[in-house]
Amino acid sequence: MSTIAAFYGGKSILITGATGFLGKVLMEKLFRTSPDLKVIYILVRPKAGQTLQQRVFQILDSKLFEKVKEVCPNVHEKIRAIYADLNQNDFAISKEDMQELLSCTNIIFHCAATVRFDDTLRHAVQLNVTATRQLLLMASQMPKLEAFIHISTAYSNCNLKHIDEVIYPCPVEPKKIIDSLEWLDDAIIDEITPKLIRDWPNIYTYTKALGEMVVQQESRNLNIAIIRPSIVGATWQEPFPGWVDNINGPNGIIIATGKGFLRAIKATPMAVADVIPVDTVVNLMLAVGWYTAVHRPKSTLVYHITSGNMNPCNWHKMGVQVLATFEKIPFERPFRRPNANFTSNSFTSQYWNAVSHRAPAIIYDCYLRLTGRKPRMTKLMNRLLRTVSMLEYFINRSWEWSTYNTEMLMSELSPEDQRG
Ligand SMILES: CCCCCCCCCCCCCCCCCCCC(=O)SCCNC(=O)CCNC(=O)[C@H](O)C(C)(C)COP(=O)(O)OP(=O)(O)OC[C@H]1O[C@@H](n2cnc3c(N)ncnc32)[C@H](O)[C@@H]1OP(=O)(O)O
Ligand SMILES: NC(=O)C1=CN([C@@H]2O[C@H](COP(=O)(O)OP(=O)(O)OC[C@H]3O[C@@H](n4cnc5c(N)ncnc54)[C@H](OP(=O)(O)O)[C@@H]3O)[C@@H](O)[C@H]2O)C=CC1
Repeated sequence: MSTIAAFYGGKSILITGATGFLGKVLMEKLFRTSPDLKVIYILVRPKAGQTLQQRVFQILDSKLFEKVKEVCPNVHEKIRAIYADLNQNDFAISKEDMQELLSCTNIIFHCAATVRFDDTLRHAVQLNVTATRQLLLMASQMPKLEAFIHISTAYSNCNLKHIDEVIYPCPVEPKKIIDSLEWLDDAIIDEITPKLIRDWPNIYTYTKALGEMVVQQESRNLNIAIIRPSIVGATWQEPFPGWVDNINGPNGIIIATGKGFLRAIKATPMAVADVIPVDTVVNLMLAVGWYTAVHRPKSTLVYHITSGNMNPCNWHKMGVQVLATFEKIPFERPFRRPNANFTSNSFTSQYWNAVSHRAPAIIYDCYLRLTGRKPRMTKLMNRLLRTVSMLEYFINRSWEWSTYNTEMLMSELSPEDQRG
């Protein structure tokens, strides 16, 4: 067993966001490589009519956890779903559950967040800032806590071209924003948001930056690390290649391309496509948890997990690969044959949006009406184009992220752990 896997043996681990994309892969890796861990506490809320238990069973019964069942047959006994809603200031956790969390937790992985680019400032601050603050307060009351690992994003300071592994100050103190949101009404918040977020492209990246400042300000005597992944894509190797369960980031765009909905996207073809496989991110998270607990660095270290300076790719190459893949393995019943291009300027992009996206959608909806069916293509196309417009900021720029801390950590690992 590797040093890192052995470290998690017997540990009580708290994961927030365990029902999310990153959280599921983290849980799977822990159960598969450290089956003798004591317990994984997950903060879960009921969703889409499912109870906590139903959500947990659905996750454990999924293809992602097939290997876990072989090496950890009693996985159901080692996972403890605790009702929590991070929208509530005290997470609405029961007294008994809170007592157990405070007295038993050894490691915290804080993955929960709202990752929506179009969330309201109030909701994003509640989840990405206030909830982080609340969790840090809980952590400061955990006598057995060895490490608190906060998951941020490599884009939390995307208003800078070169980003170091440091926590950058935000223009406004998080506490001031939290206090203001308590009495400002939504209309005023909507009005001041563009001025507040300044040169951040959206509320998501802005509130992730605020969350990092809160980690720095409220770290007390905690042993904390921050991890900043870039664009997290499907699994590369573990537990099997190509697993993804959402339409965020590139996933939705790739699907839309494969279905023939998307024919043109405004991007800078040679800009760095900094996509990192989710299993690679999770490997670093576990390594950081181990290093932080065992070596106890004197300050909060920030780790970038990005591909740009280790294995650079660009959007042109990614586009070629995506189209080649759909040539080999096409979707069933695509809307059109996949054939997409990057456009470089706004006028061309608007032209192709009209000619290749909106017009065909309108024609197809007329056909649906004529054949007695409900029109749906125009609505879908509008949603897709809105999504693309929100992602354009990130595919028309490149960033440089220093990775000194991540490289330092890699050098501390055994050869087995370096292989992940
Ligand atoms: C020329 C060849 C091209 C080939 C392709 C090349 C690749 C191009 C790649 C593009 C690059 C993208 C760069 C991303 C950069 C991200 C940088 C930051 C990274 C991070 O730190 S976090 C990343 C995660 N966040 C995001 O990606 C954005 C999150 N998404 C959003 O904010 C919203 O989706 C968005 C964009 C505002 C659109 O919202 P909306 O229109 O409301 O759509 P919904 O998201 O609500 O969903 C629509 C529809 O889909 C269903 N849905 C939503 N989520 C899921 C899911 N996880 N699984 C399955 N289904 C989902 C949802 O229920 C909706 O259906 P309804 O029936 O309910 O309407
Ligand atoms: N995906 C990416 O490309 C990247 C992600 N990250 C960061 O990684 C982390 C995880 O992201 P990802 O897994 O993609 O996000 P997901 O949206 O897949 O998961 C978000 C998680 O947070 C939970 N959550 C949200 N709101 C609440 C709430 N009110 N109460 C309790 N739980 C809640 C969700 O629970 P529920 O299932 O109930 O909604 C879910 O488990 C985030 O911090 C994100 O910023 C960083 C860089 C890139």
